[in-house]
Amino acid sequence: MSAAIDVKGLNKSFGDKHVVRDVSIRVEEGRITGFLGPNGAGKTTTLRLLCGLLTPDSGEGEVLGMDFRFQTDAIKRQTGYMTQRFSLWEDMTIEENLTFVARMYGLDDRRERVIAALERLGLCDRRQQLAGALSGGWKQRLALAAATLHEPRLLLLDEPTAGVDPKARREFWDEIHMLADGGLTVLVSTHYMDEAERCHDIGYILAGRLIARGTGQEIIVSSGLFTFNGEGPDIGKVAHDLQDKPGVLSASAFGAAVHISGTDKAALERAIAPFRHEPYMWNEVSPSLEDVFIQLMGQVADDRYAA
Ligand SMILES: Nc1ncnc2c1ncn2[C@@H]1O[C@H](COP(=O)(O)OP(=O)(O)OP(=O)(O)O)[C@@H](O)[C@H]1O
Repeated sequence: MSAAIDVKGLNKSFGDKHVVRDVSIRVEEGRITGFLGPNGAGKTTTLRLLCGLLTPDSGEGEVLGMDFRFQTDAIKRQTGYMTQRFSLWEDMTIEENLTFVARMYGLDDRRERVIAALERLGLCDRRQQLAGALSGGWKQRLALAAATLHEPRLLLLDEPTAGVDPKARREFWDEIHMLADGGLTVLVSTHYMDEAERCHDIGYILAGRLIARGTGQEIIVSSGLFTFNGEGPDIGKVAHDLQDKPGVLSASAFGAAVHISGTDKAALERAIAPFRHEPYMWNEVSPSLEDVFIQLMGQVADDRYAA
């Protein structure tokens, strides 16, 4: 499989703020890669560097087989980009928005393309509605239609479903998978764990560094994390008591259960020992991606990742 993105040693500073630090990333064609990381970690900046919207301070490599530093116009023409905030025209109808975008890209067969996009995304019945009157989910669908109208080879999505309800998010992701099945490469930043799980692979960015990369399962395995699940009475209080125990990286209540994680299994067992009696029940379980990301986020205190 060939790489849609193969970039090494990417750096970017804004003033004295070093926002992207030595990021090297390879993404195969047709893959959906999720970018995760805390607010301000550098996800948006990395996306913008890769598609030529920002100029890197250093770094080399190719995006869509072109030099990502010097062939930015050609890369942009083959890239779709959806920003965090709805950036189309609220006082124009859905159809007018798409027609306008088609004109901006100088596309031929404009009418056919707009109709095809309306049909594909289930927007036909709403074509005369003003974009500003749409719900969050429909706005995102329209933004996706606009970002893919010129049939890009690379699609960059910056938190595309923030504030969108679960059903609309699911439909949005079904569409993303359809597009990837057709060969489109997708990079998507998100804070949602269910969306991370829907990506083919994931990159976790912390303080500008790409500190974990791989499929969800690979990231879980390489974390070296152990997790115990406990059930019993007053689980919220148990979670609270466990939080400060040595070796406990996270302890949270999930419904009637508590989830406790750390890299030192013996320390976890010592922490839960006072609760290892009837009616409590404890099992070792596989860590979730969320457990791993919380552990990774904790590394912000580590000097290696300090800004
Ligand atoms: N044009 C800019 N000028 C100065 N600082 C900037 C600029 N763009 C981003 N930053 C800073 O760079 C850092 C990384 O921002 P970025 O938007 O890439 O993070 P992010 O991981 O996408 O965050 P979020 O999840 O909140 O969207 C932040 O501290 C931000 O304030």
